Amino acid sequence: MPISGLYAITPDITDTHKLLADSEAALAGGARILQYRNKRASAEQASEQAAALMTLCRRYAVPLIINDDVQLAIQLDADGVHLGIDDGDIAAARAQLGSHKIIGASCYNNLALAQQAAKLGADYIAFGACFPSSTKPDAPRAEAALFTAARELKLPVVAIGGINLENAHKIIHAGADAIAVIGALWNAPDIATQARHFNQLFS
Ligand SMILES: Cc1ncc(COP(=O)(O)OP(=O)(O)O)c(N)n1
Ligand SMILES: Cc1ncsc1CCOP(=O)(O)O
Ligand SMILES: [Mg+2]
Repeated sequence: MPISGLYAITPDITDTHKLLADSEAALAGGARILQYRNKRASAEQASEQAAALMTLCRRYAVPLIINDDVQLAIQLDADGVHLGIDDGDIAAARAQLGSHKIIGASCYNNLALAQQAAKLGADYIAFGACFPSSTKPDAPRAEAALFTAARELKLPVVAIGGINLENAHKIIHAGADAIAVIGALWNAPDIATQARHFNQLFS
């Protein structure tokens, strides 16, 4: 199952050199999945940054997931896409991407949404924010018990939102297969070491 361990999500970086250097550090530290998420990039910059990350991820044999944008994922032959409730239909994305690509679905704090996403063919579901997130302060809060309840879906479950080295164990213990991290990974003084520490929580 490719969706487990540390799921690194890129921050809104304009400097592509820094994005690549920091992403390489995260991959060298053992991040198991990388998501390209840049809410501030133009379409042109997003295409250029995601293409560069594709080359990097191929070198590390790590899947690259594109946030929000099915067309960009198709254009790059990326490994998959992550869709929130306003990012388009899961079934339509599946029809466009084919059966071999990964589709992740945000389910916030809502088990019914996760059941529906599973029926529509999502490959993993994500709940969060698990803890207060400075990246997305208005994200709804998901309780740890949701991760235990979601085991019934028999799909990998990703936790997101405010996760750091101190609180991650609570959510992993509750049943999360992977933890998606932005701030506590990319703001660390040594990203590779930080990634290693996150991954060690799963062993
Ligand atoms: C792994 C993962 N989980 C949740 C999200 C959030 O998606 P969404 O709700 O669409 O919000 P934005 O990321 O688009 O702001 C995610 N990107 N990845
Ligand atoms: C995209 C997203 N969705 C819910 S919380 C969040 C932000 C996660 O970033 P951080 O790990 O910095 O809290
Ligand atoms: Mg989205």
